[in-house]
Amino acid sequence: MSSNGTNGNTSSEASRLKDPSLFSTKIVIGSQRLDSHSGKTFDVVYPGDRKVIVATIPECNTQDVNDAVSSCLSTFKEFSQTTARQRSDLLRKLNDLTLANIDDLATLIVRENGKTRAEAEAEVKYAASFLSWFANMAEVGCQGETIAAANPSMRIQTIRQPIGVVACLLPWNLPLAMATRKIGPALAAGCTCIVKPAGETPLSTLAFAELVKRAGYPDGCVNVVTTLDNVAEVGKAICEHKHVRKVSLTGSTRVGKLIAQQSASTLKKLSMELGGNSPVIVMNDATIDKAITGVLLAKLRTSGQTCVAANRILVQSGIHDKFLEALKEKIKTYKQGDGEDSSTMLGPLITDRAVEKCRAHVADALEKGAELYYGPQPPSSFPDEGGFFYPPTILTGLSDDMQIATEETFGPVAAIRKFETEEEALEIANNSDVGLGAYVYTNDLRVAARMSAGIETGMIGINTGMLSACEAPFGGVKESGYGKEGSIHGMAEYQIMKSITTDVSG
Ligand SMILES: NC(=O)C1=CN([C@@H]2O[C@H](COP(=O)(O)OP(=O)(O)OC[C@H]3O[C@@H](n4cnc5c(N)ncnc54)[C@H](O)[C@@H]3O)[C@@H](O)[C@H]2O)C=CC1
Ligand SMILES: O=C(O)[C@H](O)CS(=O)(=O)O
Repeated sequence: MSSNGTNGNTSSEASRLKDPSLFSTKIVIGSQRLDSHSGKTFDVVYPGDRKVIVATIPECNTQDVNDAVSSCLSTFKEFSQTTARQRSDLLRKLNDLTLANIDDLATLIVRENGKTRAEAEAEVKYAASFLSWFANMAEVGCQGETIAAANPSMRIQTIRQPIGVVACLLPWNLPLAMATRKIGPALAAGCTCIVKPAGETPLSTLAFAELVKRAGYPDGCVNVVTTLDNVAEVGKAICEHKHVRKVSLTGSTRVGKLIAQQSASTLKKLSMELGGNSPVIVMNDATIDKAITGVLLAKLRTSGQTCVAANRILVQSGIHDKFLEALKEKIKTYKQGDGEDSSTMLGPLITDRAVEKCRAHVADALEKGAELYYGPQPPSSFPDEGGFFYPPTILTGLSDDMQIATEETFGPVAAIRKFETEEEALEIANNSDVGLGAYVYTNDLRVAARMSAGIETGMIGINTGMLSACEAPFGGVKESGYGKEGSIHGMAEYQIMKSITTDVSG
C-alpha cells in the first residue's frame, strides 16, 4: 500500500478543474490518501466517448475495508460526543464549500457519469440541499422526550444517540446527491462513515471527501473505499463487519437483497433505496402540455437513469392518440451528445451494458406485439462508435408480458399503454413487485385522491414529473426497499433511541 501524501491528482483530467486538488484518485482512510493494499487499480471511462480513461482508481479489498472501519471507529469515540450545534455548524460549512465548488464538482460528474453540465450542476445543488437540510435537522432531530410515568416514583425519558459506524453504498446515476443524502444525516446524527461509491463514478465522492476535510471535520469522519471488479469481496467485508452498525444502500433490488442477506449475521440496521418501475397514469381530463412536460422530465432526466424514471406510461383512450402525437413532437427536440456541449439535452448512458439493455427491451417488446412509434429499429439503434448512446424511442402497445413492463429500462425508451377505466389503470400500475415512484395527470381531485390512496408506491407525483426534494421523505414499498431519506424522517435512520427510567422517589 503506497501513499504519496497528496490526493494523486496526476491526471490531465485535473487540469479541467479550477481547483485541481479536488481531483483525487486515492482512497480516504482517516487523514491518509492511499492506494489499495493489493496495489490493483481500475479505470474510470468517460461515457461520452468511451475512450478517454478519466482516472485510475484503487481496487480495494477486505484489508482496505477493515482499515476504513477502524478509522471510523476511532473517530466515532470523539465525533459522537460533539454537540448537535457543532454538527449543525459543520454541515453548514460543508454545504457552503459544496456550492462554492459547484463548477468543479459538476465537471467531475460530467466526466464520470456523462450527464449534461446543466444536469450535473442541478445535481450539485440537489446534493447541497441535503447538507443544508440536515444542518437544520441536526439540532431538531437529536431531541428526546420526557414521558409522564404512570408510576409517580418514576421519571421516563428518551434520548437519541448516533448508531455508530455507517456504510454508505452509492449508485452511479446521481453519485454526489446520493452521497450527501446519506452522509448528511449520518454526520448530523454524530456517526462516522465508510463510503463506497459505484465503481463507475468515484471521482465526485472522492472530491467531496476533500471538502469534508476542508470543512473542519476530524479525520476519519468520512472514509472512502473504491472498487469496480472486487465489489463482492468489499461488500461482504462491509456487511459482515461487526463494527458497522448501519448500511444505507441506494441501488438495485438485486443488490439490496444480497446486502440484507449478508448483513443478517450482525443484524445491521438497513436503509434500502432500491429499484423502481414507475407507472405514469394520464387521464382523459389531463392538461396535455403539462402531462407531456412531466412525462418527459420523469422519463428523460439523467437520460432515463433514475430510480423514479417513468417506466410504464399508461394513457386513457380518449387522450391517447393526441398525447402520442404531442409526445413525439416534443421528444424529437431532445438533442443527444457530449455533456459539455451546452446544446446537448440528453447525455450518454453509463455503460455499453446499459445500451444493450435498452436495445434488448425494445427488441423484446417488438417481438411481443409492441409497435415502434418513434425511434430507430433495433439493432441499428445505437452507433457503432462514440459514447454509450441509445436514441430516444417511443413504443406503443405495451403489455405485461414484455420485459420493458416488468424491469427498469433505465434509458430513454418511453413505453406507452392505452387503458379505458380508472380501475384498469390502477390494476396495471400495481402489477409490479416493486413500488417506488408513480405519477398521475388529472384535473379531478377525486381521481387524484383515489389514485394517491390506491397506488402501491412510496411516492406519488400529481401533475408533476418531479417528486424528489430534500424536505420530502424519499423511499419505496414492496421490493423497492424500506427506510426514508431526506425529510424530518431521514435522520432517525442513523440513530438509536434509548429510554431511561429513573426512580425519583425518596
Ligand atoms: N431507490 C433509489 O433511490 C435509487 C435506486 N437506484 C437503483 O439502482 C440501480 C442502478 O444503479 P446501480 O449503481 O447500477 O445499482 P447496483 O445495485 O448495481 O449498485 C448499487 C451500489 O451497490 C454496489 N454493489 C453492487 N454489488 C454489491 C455487493 N455485492 N455488495 C455491496 N455493494 C454492491 C455497487 O457498487 C453500487 O455502489 C437501479 O435498479 C435503480 O433503480 C438508483 C438510484 C436511486
Ligand atoms: O438516484 C436516483 O435515482 C434518485 O433517488 C432519484 S432523485 O432523487 O433524483 O429523484
